[in-house]
Amino acid sequence: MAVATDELALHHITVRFGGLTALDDVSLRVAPGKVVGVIGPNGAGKTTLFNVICGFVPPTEGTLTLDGRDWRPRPHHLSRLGIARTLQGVGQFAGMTVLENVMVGVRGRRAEAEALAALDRCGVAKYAATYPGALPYAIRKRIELARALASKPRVLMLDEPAGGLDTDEIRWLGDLIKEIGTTVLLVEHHMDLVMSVCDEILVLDFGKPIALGTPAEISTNERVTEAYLGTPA
Ligand SMILES: Nc1ncnc2c1ncn2[C@@H]1O[C@H](COP(=O)(O)OP(=O)(O)OP(=O)(O)O)[C@@H](O)[C@H]1O
Repeated sequence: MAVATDELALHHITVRFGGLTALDDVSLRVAPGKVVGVIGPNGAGKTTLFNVICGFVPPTEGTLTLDGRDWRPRPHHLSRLGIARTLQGVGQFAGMTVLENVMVGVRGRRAEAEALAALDRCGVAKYAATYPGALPYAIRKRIELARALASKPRVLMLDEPAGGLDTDEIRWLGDLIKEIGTTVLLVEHHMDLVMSVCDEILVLDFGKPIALGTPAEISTNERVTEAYLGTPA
């Protein structure tokens, strides 16, 4: 029987910043189409893990593979490889319209149509001709998501997409993530969202992987409870 290849995998990744170990022997295999969450207390290494995958931070030790082949990520190759990332904030160019902002990540003659379709999918097409600066934060978060979706990525990396959103917006976001059908890596503090959308969750604590499993397994894991509450479960 053929063994499915992991789309993206980290193998024993360690990152040190001087004397600080931000990631300590982290391995993760992400299968195509799965939604994989990365959680952990502040400073656990979640953003560093994203930065390793994006090529912003080179691992001190360990390797990555893409479709089973050795892979050395470079930020300027991500788009060509079909990997898109949203930012924690809303990071849009103030001097460009919403549509122009979303078109930044899309190439080809159909760029405008793809950008409009992504805005529509995120429920914000009516703001296409608006400048983003004056728009409410939740709308700008949706535009940021549309920007990432417009390039039709095969791997979508979401960095705290629920930050600053209210309950209704988070519910909308959860439905969207479940419908996307693409591989998703999700760094998020909002536990209800993580538990409701993820197939698998990696838990980091001070850079160490302390648990990896389904939401049901993670929610009953004593080491996870201890890391979050600071006391034995
Ligand atoms: N470029 C850097 N230089 C030095 N230390 C860094 C650098 N980037 C991150 N760190 C440190 O590495 C550790 C992990 O940081 P990281 O931002 O990855 O954590 P995080 O889990 O994303 O935290 P948060 O939930 O607060 O965003 C922290 O102690 C942080 O201060």
